[in-house]
Amino acid sequence: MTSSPAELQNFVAGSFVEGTATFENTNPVDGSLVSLIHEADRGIVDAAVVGARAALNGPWGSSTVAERAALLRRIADGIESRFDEFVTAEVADTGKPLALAEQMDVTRALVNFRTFADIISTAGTESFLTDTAGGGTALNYAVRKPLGVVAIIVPWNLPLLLLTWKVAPALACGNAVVVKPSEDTPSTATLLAEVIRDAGAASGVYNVVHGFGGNSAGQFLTEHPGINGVTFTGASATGSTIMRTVAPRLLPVSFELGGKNAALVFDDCDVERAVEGLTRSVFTNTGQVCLCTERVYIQRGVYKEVVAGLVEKAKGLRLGRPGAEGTTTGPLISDKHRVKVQGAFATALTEGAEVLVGGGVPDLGADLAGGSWIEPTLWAGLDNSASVMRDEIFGPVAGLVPFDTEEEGIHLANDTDYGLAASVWSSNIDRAHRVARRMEVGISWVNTWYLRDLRSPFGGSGLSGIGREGGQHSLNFYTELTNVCVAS
Ligand SMILES: O=C(O)C(=O)/C=C/C=C/O
Repeated sequence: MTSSPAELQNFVAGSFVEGTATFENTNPVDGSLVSLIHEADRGIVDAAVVGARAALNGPWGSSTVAERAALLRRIADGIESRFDEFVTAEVADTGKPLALAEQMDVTRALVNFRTFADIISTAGTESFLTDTAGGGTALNYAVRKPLGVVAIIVPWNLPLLLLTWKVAPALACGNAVVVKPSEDTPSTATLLAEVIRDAGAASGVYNVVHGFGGNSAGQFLTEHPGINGVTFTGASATGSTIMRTVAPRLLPVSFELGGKNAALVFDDCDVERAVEGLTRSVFTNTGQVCLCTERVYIQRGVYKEVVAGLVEKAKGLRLGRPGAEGTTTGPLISDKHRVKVQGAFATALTEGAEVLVGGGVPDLGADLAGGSWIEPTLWAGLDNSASVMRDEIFGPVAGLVPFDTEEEGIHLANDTDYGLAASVWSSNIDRAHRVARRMEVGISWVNTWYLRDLRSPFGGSGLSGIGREGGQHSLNFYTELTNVCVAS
């Protein structure tokens, strides 16, 4: 007798509510059923937005900075006290290695809330004394007010990390939020509702509506006249759709979208350090991080050595169950996504790719045959004219390309419609600064990858998005500023 699968409901104005239909949430490790998810229809989305507005019109709307910072700290403590539950939920939805979920996803959720509790507690704004005619002065000072009801739409690759990266500053600034998690990863956003409720947040401060994009909760939420802004992380095309939807209302949007991130490896780099860092940047989370590297440009003097090192590292990755000993790499998020990645694998061959490692679906035995597994893959023989070197694949794959001069390398790296992240590998500090600054991206790493200071600006340009979040940049998005001018 198999137990009936868990059911995850929407969280609206402080209560869990059933949906009008349910959809299946499956585990991409083996295709097993994780839970049934209650889909929010337009009415439930409306109730969530109305509930959020009611919170703003209640005590939450007049909460103090200290009260909000204390709430964020209680939420962080709540996540910490249920740490293993969050890890288990995230791993069930994504299939990612246990260690990754522990060290990256859930740990960053704690850090996100604690960081923005600190930031909001010490945030100030600007003021100016203005000399006026007749010898008077005027005082100008800015005050921050919450944006209002913020729609938060987050993807399936780093579900809790990205959700809390937005919820923490939004609540810190006194907003109320309606969250639409990915249909592929609904669990941790739902668990977070319990933690936020138990931390004492007023009903309606945090709401969760489950569903899909078009003609489902995502569309109903962005169309809703009661929202005051949208923050979204995900595919660039979806960002365009959201922008068109909210354009008539001129809503502020903060978009962290796709990428086709490059790495530039110079002759004077520390090869061992570069190979280790590039392995992480290409294969972390099975390449399903918007910041992952899919284009590696290597100066000719170290090309053979770096390629050999990366191929060896790729062959050393261990695909397997999240908790299995030695697992380094999980599956892709779904069969649907795997079909897309396999399509890129096939296209690459028609564009002249030489497969150095991988290129197919691994045989991991019968019990994993139902999973969305793909081989970590490296290509040579491509140039920037290849579509697989221009379009985001979002899988464990990169093209390795030699270059000769610094200028050529910079040109190759910047030859893209995206602009999210880059990494520069060189032991020459002058070259490192010079080249890193010329990367046309939102974040440019030198001799490292995905090292994050949450006070720094984070986001991308071009097809990679609009705006920056992080530190004061988050406060700037999640608040409206009023400048008060007082004449003496
Ligand atoms: O590290 C972060 O704050 C962040 O936003 C990462 C985004 C990754 C997207 O795939």
